[in-house]
Amino acid sequence: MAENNSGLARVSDFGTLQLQPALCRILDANLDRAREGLRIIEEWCRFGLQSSSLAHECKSMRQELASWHAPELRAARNTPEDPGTDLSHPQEEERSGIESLLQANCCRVEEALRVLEEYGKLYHPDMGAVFKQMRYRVYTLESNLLAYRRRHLLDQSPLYLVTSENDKLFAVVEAALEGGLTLVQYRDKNTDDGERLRNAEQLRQICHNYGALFIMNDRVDLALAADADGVHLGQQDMPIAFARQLLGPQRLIGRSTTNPEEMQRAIAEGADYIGVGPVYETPTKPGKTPAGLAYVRYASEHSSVPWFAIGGIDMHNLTDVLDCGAERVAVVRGIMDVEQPTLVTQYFLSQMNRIQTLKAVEQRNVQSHA
Ligand SMILES: Cc1ncc(COP(=O)(O)OP(=O)(O)O)c(N)n1
Ligand SMILES: Cc1nc(C(=O)O)sc1CCOP(=O)(O)O
Ligand SMILES: [Mg+2]
Repeated sequence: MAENNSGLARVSDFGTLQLQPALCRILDANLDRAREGLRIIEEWCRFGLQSSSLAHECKSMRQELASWHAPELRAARNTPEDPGTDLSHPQEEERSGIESLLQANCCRVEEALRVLEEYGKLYHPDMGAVFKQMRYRVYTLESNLLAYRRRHLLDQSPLYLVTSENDKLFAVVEAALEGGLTLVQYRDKNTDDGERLRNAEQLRQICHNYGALFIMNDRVDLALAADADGVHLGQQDMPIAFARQLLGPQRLIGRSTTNPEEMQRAIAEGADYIGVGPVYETPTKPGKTPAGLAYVRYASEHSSVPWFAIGGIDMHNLTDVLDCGAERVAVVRGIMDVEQPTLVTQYFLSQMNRIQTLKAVEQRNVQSHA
């Protein structure tokens, strides 16, 4: 605090301008606004994402803001006569999920910093540059936050729904999200691009309303156009390096693999997750030779990125796949073609959770007897 305040100069020192109460109020209000917004973001970084580096970055900016909050600025506050205290936008009253809450607060901090940058120039010779630099730090924080959140959510998703062409596409996806699903891929091979993009945008919105990730199958261009969280690429699709150039570091890239060599290559190329399959023969991918449970076992011992067993998995064979070490599965018919997608999703998730808990207990017992 002393460091910045020691350099404080009266506006009148620089020329004819007076240190007006209005200027002090603007600075006071925006220092508060920026700190409050950062605090809201920090809480999520700390308790939601459990990222000490992101939480630390928020805290460091809050402390820097506090050091500029001189007593004379606080003294200028006049809340009862401020006509802006009961102005609120309807969007402030409703947030569709964490995503929009974080985005709104990043925006709020960036706006406040921009105000501090402009009006601060009338108050202190360093203030403009300091808050400009801080605004860029917030832009970086915002994109790191999004990237971190996507990878965190991916990591926390045991079940992946890959859609099929279905008259009730939106209703089925929403029903599965109701059941706790957090990861959806839009897979559609026959619809024209315009309709596919409209479907993708609607699915992305539905997924984000539930705090779930939305991935586009095959097409990097449509993933970008629909603002998807990522893309899923098969061995015949675009190379990962090109997709990364187009999508940037924040979006997720998944890759299908059928054998150890494809797995190692996908990981080396920077895939965020991989598909492991087909585990069983499946009419959804006719003619594709199953890789079988042996490849699931291989993945459980060798994959350093999240991986999803896929192909012919349903409620009846789920435990066989989990017993071979799978912690995540992807399904098409297993959810798209059932009568009660919500219940089936809940069943998948509870079975996976139950088996993971059993495995953890077993591991703890082995460790305590070693
Ligand atoms: C999670 C997941 N794994 C594998 C695939 C298959 O992708 P690909 O080999 O490109 O085949 P298509 O799905 O495009 O027919 C997937 N989509 N998702
Ligand atoms: C889309 C897809 N990819 C596979 C792979 O092995 O890469 S298997 C598959 C289809 C999975 O469908 P279902 O759950 O209906 O069997
Ligand atoms: Mg593909």
